[in-house]
Amino acid sequence: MRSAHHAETVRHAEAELMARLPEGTLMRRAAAGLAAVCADLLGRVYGARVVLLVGSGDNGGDALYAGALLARRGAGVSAVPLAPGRTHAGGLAALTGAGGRVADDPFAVLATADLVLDGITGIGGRGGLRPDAVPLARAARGSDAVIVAVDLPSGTEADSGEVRGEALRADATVTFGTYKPGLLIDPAHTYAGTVRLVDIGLGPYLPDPPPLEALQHQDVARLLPEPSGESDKYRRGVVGIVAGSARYPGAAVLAVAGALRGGAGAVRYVGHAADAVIARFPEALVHSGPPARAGQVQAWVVGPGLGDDPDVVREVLESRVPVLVDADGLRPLDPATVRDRGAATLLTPHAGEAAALLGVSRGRVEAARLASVRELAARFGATVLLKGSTTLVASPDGSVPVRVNPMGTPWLATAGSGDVLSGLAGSLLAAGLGAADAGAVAAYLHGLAGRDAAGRGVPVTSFEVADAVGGAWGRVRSPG
Ligand SMILES: NC(=O)C1=CN([C@@H]2O[C@H](COP(=O)(O)OP(=O)(O)OC[C@H]3O[C@@H](n4cnc5c(N)ncnc54)[C@H](O)[C@@H]3O)[C@@H](O)[C@H]2O)[C@@H](O)CC1
Ligand SMILES: [K+]
Repeated sequence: MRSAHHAETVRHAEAELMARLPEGTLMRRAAAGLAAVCADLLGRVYGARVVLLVGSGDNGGDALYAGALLARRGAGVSAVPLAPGRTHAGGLAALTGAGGRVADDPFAVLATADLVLDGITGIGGRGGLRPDAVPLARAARGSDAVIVAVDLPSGTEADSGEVRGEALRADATVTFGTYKPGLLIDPAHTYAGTVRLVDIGLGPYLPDPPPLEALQHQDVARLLPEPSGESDKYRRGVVGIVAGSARYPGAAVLAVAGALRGGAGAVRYVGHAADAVIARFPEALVHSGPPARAGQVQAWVVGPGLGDDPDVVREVLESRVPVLVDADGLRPLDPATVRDRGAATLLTPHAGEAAALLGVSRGRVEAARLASVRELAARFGATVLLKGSTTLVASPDGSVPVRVNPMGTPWLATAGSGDVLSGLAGSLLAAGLGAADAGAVAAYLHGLAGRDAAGRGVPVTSFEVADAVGGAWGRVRSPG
């Protein structure tokens, strides 16, 4: 599991740890980890040209101490102070003592740099890059240098992943003590490049559970449902899919495709696209409805390609089993109806649908994904999976960590991909997973399947993604 903590929490933890250590220990630990990653990226440190962009805080201090370590190993290190007079004094002395220097012409050293360290701002940064930093960030980007952000890319918001102005685009980020939420959530996530965590001993001082976490292979493997020796198909769970319409039969077929790969014992389809479903999946049980007469299920999925049918959504929500609501099903949704349900509800909007539910613009949701998903979960008293390149899953209880899916891929931005996801997550609900687990595991397998299906670098169809779910499941269970 990868955990992320907010800046204020990190500051408290650092203060507690610092009180037990000689002065400067933490910064030296951070700088040593940072220098090691830089050395790794450079391959050969001796003779390498390194430029440090140095802001006025401790983030700049980290860059200067790391620069000093690289200078001791023979790198040519130049510092570019953005706030001369307010530069970290100890760090600057360490750099010059090790043979580094302050650049006379920042743009000249940036043009020929092999590696640029972004130490402009870390968790103390507010807003985007200031005007004086923008041309320097652009010059760094325009050079052939590898850009390494210290703690987080300057200009991105540590706590929310928002980018409120210009920010520095890094190839790699070296973060300290714990991940910051912004490193895992778009849009900031895309500015961070590859993220490496340096342990500075903060672990015992950080709260558990964290506010945000990202499942890894082994976490997902532990959550996957496993049929036992005595399982029959009904004990393994039956998932009911209410989807598709005369106009959109394909959504029904794709949702059933996802459901069949999600570990439920059987898939019951209810709706107007039964012929299309049976033609593709003879193993599906079909019924023309209404849902209450279709037979027992352990979870329902309602919405993909459904068209305008508020009555059927209401009927499904009246059931006593977990319900996943997606796509068209989200349109007629009333918070009170969802809040009053006796069983779990999982809502799976994309940014546009989330915006409509919240009454804000789509751009607002995309810019502030974490706040949006938390707000929806609180308002509806439901688990909410906000789709996108960094899918988030929030629980109605705000003290439960929000899950961020690290397995997204842009290839999944294809028609019908969400239908497969809803079937898959619904199937996991029917197999007995809690709503947050079902959502996070489904997003993970779906992302991995999307990556596998696009493995040859070609566009993928949603059917190919569904077909690849089995392989992803197997790989998560037995990696290697
Ligand atoms: N506290 C500690 O013991 C440790 C802190 N560490 C580092 O310290 C960082 C936090 O240091 P600080 O609290 O000094 O904060 P920062 O270095 O992140 O930034 C604070 C400074 O930047 C200025 N600033 C704010 N927004 C700005 C903007 N948009 N453009 C330009 N300047 C801006 C502020 O006026 C302030 O002077 C962490 O991110 C991490 O890199 C690490 O060394 C690990 C140990
Ligand atoms: K930084």
